[in-house]
Amino acid sequence: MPQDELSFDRERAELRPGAVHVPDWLDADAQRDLLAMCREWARPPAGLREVRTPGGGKMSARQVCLGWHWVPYRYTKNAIDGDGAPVKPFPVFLNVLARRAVAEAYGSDHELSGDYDVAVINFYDGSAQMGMHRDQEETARDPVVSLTLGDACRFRFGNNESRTKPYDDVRLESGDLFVFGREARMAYHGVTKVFAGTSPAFLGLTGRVNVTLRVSGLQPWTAEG
Ligand SMILES: O=C(O)CCC(=O)C(=O)O
Ligand SMILES: [Fe+2]
Repeated sequence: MPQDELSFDRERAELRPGAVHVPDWLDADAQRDLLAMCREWARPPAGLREVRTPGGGKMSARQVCLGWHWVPYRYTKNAIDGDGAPVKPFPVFLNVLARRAVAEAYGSDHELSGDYDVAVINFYDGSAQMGMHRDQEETARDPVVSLTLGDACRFRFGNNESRTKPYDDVRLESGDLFVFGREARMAYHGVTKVFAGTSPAFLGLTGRVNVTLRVSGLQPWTAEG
């Protein structure tokens, strides 16, 4: 059995400079609260949708965004590939949470260029995956903060040059934090497998939810003005 399919050895790990895995960062209450909010955010308007790629494909994870709406491969103000409604606002507490996550990963002296202002939230069923890609639509280069809820997955974290080897496979479980910034900010990464049925019973979730928090570097805007 590949090592990432086993759940022991759950130590904090810096895979390479700037890429830090912190197991069990969110406790059960924090996971429940965040999941309850994800369920609200998933509702219309500008709720959960399927994402079509320019090549005519469809991402197997469904997605909802906050702050800025992501479509392959840019940010927009409205859910232009969904119901067209303005994207939901990015709540201030997610900026606080993301900053705590970065301090946890790097120490409190890490400087950010601005506030966290985008959440990309992906819902994976047991057969969903995400291909190797870079998070590169942000103009800022602050660390991406990734939180896992529900089923565990095999997260593939690669190199800055290509989608292929070398890469590390990490098992992300419910409550885990993964931060990638600094030299690892533009690394290719993806989800190669969801371990269906591994979600902790206290969450009442079938599948996996991943919340990524990002600094867009784009000008702030409001739906009203
Ligand atoms: O689901 C994950 O762990 C990764 C998600 C991701 O890479 C993204 O949303 O860009
Ligand atoms: Fe990504």
